[in-house]
Amino acid sequence: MTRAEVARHNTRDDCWIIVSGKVYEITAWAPHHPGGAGIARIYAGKDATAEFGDYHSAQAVAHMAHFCIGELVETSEEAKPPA
Ligand code: HEM
Repeated sequence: MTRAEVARHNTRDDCWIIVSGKVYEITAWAPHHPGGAGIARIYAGKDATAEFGDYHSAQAVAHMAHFCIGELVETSEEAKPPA
């Protein structure tokens, strides 16, 4: 999946996030997030790698594996600055 594809899942009812090159579908679980339900609103469709790394335990990382739906593919098209 590409960043553009993930970016389409950017609502509370359809929420994907990217952390460290992997894509997570957290729609159903986001309201139960110990760090707050707000993550769905703030990070839906986005890359939260930097923020995620600041807070989480090994246990949180293990839990997260349940939500992984695929790997991010970086395309050269998206790496280019917008025309
Ligand atoms: C699938 C993704 C995520 C999972 C499975 C997850 C899981 C967890 C868990 C289990 C905790 C409790 C503390 C711990 O065990 O480390 C936690 C805390 C926290 N999470 Fe997440 N998290 C996810 C994504 C995010 C994202 C994207 C952010 C964005 C900033 C975030 C921000 C926080 C914060 C701020 C806390 C600390 C809350 C506190 O100490 O009161 N989390 N998360």
